[in-house]
Amino acid sequence: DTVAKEMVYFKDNIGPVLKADNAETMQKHLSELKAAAQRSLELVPGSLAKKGKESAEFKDYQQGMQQFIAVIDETSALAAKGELEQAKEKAKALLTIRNDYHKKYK
Ligand code: HEM
Repeated sequence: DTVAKEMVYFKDNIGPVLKADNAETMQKHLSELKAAAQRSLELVPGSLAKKGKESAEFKDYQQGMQQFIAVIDETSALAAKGELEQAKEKAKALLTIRNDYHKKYK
């Protein structure tokens, strides 16, 4: 398995999260996104293959992924309360995290 393969799940699920018109649909896509992020946590991106798992860069990549998972959980908690608009607002932070870490390691 590779980070690039997992990213397909990120790509397929972020849109449906951001435009969900009910909490159940949002939760379904959030949980697929979270599962992919959890698998990605232990995978080394191509750009860090030579640096390896003990490198500061890989630990920083993992920190980004943890931050991403934390925002998924916060989004999910809002959706569970039926606060769909706030949940969508929160989910926009996922794009900011993506942009930051793509700049560094993609
Ligand atoms: C909604 C969020 C995200 C989307 C839609 C997304 C999408 C993508 C896509 C389409 C690729 C190209 C895959 C390919 O080469 O075939 C990619 C690569 C990559 N993404 Fe993401 N991404 C997201 C979040 C993140 C986050 C949070 C991180 C890190 C903390 C990350 C790290 C990377 C890395 C390292 C690559 C290069 C993989 C490699 O070539 O080994 N992405 N992403």
